[in-house]
Amino acid sequence: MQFHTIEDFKDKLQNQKVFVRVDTNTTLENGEMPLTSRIEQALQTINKLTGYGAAVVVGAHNGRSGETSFVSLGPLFSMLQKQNPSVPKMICPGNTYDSEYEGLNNAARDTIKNLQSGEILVLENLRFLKNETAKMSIDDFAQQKFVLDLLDSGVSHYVLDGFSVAHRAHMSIVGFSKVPNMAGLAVEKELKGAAKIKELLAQNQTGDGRVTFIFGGAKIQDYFQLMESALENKSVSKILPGGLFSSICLIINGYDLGQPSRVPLEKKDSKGKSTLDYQETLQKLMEKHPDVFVMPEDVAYLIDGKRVEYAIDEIPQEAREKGAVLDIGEKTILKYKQVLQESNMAYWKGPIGAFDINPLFAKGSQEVLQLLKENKQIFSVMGGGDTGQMLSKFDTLPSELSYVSLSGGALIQILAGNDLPGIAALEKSYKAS
Ligand SMILES: Nc1ncnc2c1ncn2[C@@H]1O[C@H](COP(=O)(O)OP(=O)(O)OP(=O)(O)O)[C@@H](O)[C@H]1O
Ligand SMILES: O=C(O)[C@H](O)COP(=O)(O)O
Repeated sequence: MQFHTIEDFKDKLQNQKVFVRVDTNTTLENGEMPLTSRIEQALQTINKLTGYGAAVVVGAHNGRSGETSFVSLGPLFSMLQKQNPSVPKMICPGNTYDSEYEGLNNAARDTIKNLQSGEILVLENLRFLKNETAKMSIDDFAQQKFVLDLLDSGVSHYVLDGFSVAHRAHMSIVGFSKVPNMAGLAVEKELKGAAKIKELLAQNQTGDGRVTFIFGGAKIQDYFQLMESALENKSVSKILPGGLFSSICLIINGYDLGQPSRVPLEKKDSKGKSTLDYQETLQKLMEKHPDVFVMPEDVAYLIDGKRVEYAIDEIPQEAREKGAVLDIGEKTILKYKQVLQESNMAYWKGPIGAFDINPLFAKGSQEVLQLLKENKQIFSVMGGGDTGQMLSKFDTLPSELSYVSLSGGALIQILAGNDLPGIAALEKSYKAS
């Protein structure tokens, strides 16, 4: 994998205008944008660029059209500004786009033209643009008004910093083929982390290691590509289900958890698919690899504001009707911990229980996290956009684990052996230089 880094261009960036695509995408907390590790990471790359004398235009997105997180980036700008009081001038001219949302408006164009070394302009949410997420070839993206407007305003270099969005072939990720592309600090760091994880997955294939995946949270669709490839090439030994993934595994094994537990499984995502839609695919994988999937033995229900645990074959009808499964139970926690003690690597994505709905359901995640913090023989990896917030809720520093990735889907895809469009664009630019 060969691409340019910012260091390669450090002597050429003085007074140059650089467009940097960061990924600060986050779930809002009570309607507000929290200060996240992704924002702190993006700031490091921005500071490096201004440190080399560049004028920096920052592009980011938040949410997807139709979601509550699909908001203006004014709050991001305020946070960057607050975190970076030494910046001589940081500008956020409100909406930076034209009335058709195809390119920049006059104010934004003029601001970029006049942007001086060390100054920073933060663009509005890139996904407000009509063609940011359109299905288009790389060459067509390079002709879009937004890209041309930036180049006409003097942007001479492009930096991809948002590794966590590099799996999307979007305009701001792959559309800047006309100028030199560089990897930002987040891309460099995450690729190193991914390479270490891949090394450990390869050791599992040869029987020299023992890799465990812990898959929790609500977005189970993210797991399939990696599960399929890792099960096929034997790079995973055990899969510990948590979150909605554990509920669907139990349903596949014939357990009736009750209607309230099925409600989140029936909820459709932005592609119109629910967790239950993956039942058949998952069932096939579980039947083919029964020794890999470790089944929960007990579950924790939320009933009348309390945490009540039941063995999976002893769930009373009343609990099924009145409550919902929000965590794994004590026996399962012990079982999972035993599996982890025998592992040399654990890759964990998504909380095991719904700790954010009710702190009583933090137990599964908290105990697994504690073990990973204590047992330094296990190379412990956590990934996901909201992982940073989960860790801070559990008073854990990223340094207490072996590697904390800021990426969810992008890391999964790279571990599944897929090329990421954003990284491919960096490589193409390197070859062309
Ligand atoms: N047993 C459960 N039942 C219902 N919801 C659950 C359960 N366990 C976890 N959750 C919910 O899963 C959500 C987090 O899942 P998600 O897939 O978004 O995780 P993530 O790793 O933060 O993902 P990403 O970083 O890709 O956004 C939380 O809102 C939590 O309440
Ligand atoms: O948060 C993320 O995982 C990235 O920003 C990608 O977001 P997306 O899944 O909405 O494309």
